[in-house]
Parts: sequence; C-alpha cells; structure tokens
Amino acid sequence: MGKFITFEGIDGAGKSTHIAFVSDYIKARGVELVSSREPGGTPLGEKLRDLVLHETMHLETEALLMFASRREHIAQVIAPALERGAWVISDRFTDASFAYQGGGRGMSVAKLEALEQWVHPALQPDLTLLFDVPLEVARARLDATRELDKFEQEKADFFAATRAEYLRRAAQFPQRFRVIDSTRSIADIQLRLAAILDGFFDEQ
Ligand SMILES: Nc1ncnc2c1ncn2[C@@H]1O[C@H](COP(=O)(O)OP(=O)(O)OP(=O)(O)O)[C@@H](O)[C@H]1O
Ligand SMILES: Cc1cn([C@H]2C[C@H](O)[C@@H](COP(=O)(O)O)O2)c(=O)[nH]c1=O
Repeated sequence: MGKFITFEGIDGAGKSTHIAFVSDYIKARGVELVSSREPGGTPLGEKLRDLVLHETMHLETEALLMFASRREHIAQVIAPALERGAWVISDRFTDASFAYQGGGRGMSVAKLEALEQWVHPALQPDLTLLFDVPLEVARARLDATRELDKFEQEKADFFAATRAEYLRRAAQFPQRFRVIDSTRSIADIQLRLAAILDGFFDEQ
C-alpha cells in the first residue's frame, strides 16, 4: 500500500503554495506520486466543485456534495493509487468537512462522522499537514491575490470557528497531524516540511 498525505488549513493559509515542494521532495525518494485536490480530483468532482464553490445551498446539501465528490475521488483516484503502491497527496480531505461544514457552518459532528463512516470507513490519511495562520494573515494574502469564491467571502467568525475546529482535530489525532506555523517565510516552512517528511520516511 502507498501512503496518503493531506494538506489542510483555512483559505489563504498557504497550503497550495507548498504542494509542489512536497511533491518534489517525495518524488526525489523514487516514489510514484499522485497529486490531487478536494472538492474535485475527478471530472465529476470538478463539476461538483464548481457548484459548491459558487452556488448558495443548504448546509447539508453542501456537506453531501463534498462527500459525493470524495466518494468519486476515492473510487477513481485515491484507492487505485494506494493499492498499486503509489503515494497520494490531496489538497484537502475529510478534515475540511469537519472544519468548514462542522466548525464554520455548525453541522453536527455526529452527522459528519456518519458520512465519514459511510464514504471511507477504512481510509484515513497517514499524514495531515495543517497550515495554521491567524485570520488576518490569511485574509490579507487572499485579498492581495484573487477574486474570492463563496467560502473565501465568509466573515471572520466563520474562519475563527473553522480554524478552531482544525486545531481541535489536530489535538484529537496527534499521530497523523503536524501543525505548521504558516506565518513563517516560505523558506522556513520548507525547512519544517523537509524535517517532517524525513521523519515520516524514517517511520516507514
Ligand atoms: N509563508 C508565506 N508567506 C507569505 N506569503 C505566502 C506564504 N504562503 C503563501 N503565501 C501567499 O499567500 C497566497 C495564498 O496562498 P495559497 O494559495 O497557497 O493559500 P491556500 O491555503 O492554498 O488557499 P486556498 O485554500 O484558498 O486555495 C499566495 O499568494 C501565496 O503566494
Ligand atoms: C474538501 C472541502 C473543501 N471545502 C472548502 C474549503 C475551501 O474554501 C474550498 C476549496 O477551495 P481550495 O482553495 O481549493 O482549498 O472548499 C469545504 O468546505 N469542505 C470540504 O470538505
């Protein structure tokens, strides 16, 4: 079996910035790597992504679409790659549903756990890199760079609750989470990522 690594953090935390670095670092060890994202990662998932990022909808519809995209992603991309021994990086996975639909929007943890149990009862990331920044830093980075989608337009309270839920999960699952202080420079963060990945390779 391959290894499954996920990237998490509030919008603008900087996770996407580091995906190429982590991909190259892993590939340099001679490992086959598949890099993907959620929502999305398959043709159907990308259509669902477009809907959830731009249409207003009921909270539970939003959560169900996230898990529908995930079901397809697991079936088409993640499970086949892991089964053939490849490593998979996903820009977000189920921790994002707990953080955004749970923490941010207030959906119950019990409902999210039921969806998790339904969609991937036996699959969890081997390593989750949580890029953590104060809201103001994330907001300033987003404002400087792009047109904001539905989630990125949410207010500070939403992101405070989302960030808090991410940190709560990191404390709940310390064996797989590594929290990265994403206020540091990109170069400093790369040093920290290299140390985390070296440790992860040593454990294999
Ligand atoms: N450590 C950093 N220091 C300064 N700027 C950064 C840092 N990390 C990322 N940035 C900048 O912040 C912006 C947002 O970064 P990025 O797109 O990686 O965030 P993200 O967490 O993936 O956001 P989203 O989840 O919304 O896609 C980019 O312009 C990026 O260059
Ligand atoms: C998987 C997943 C994602 N989201 C939200 C989080 C982000 O705002 C967007 C994805 O955009 P990104 O810039 O590519 O990170 O979707 C969510 O609310 N719930 C989820 O399960």
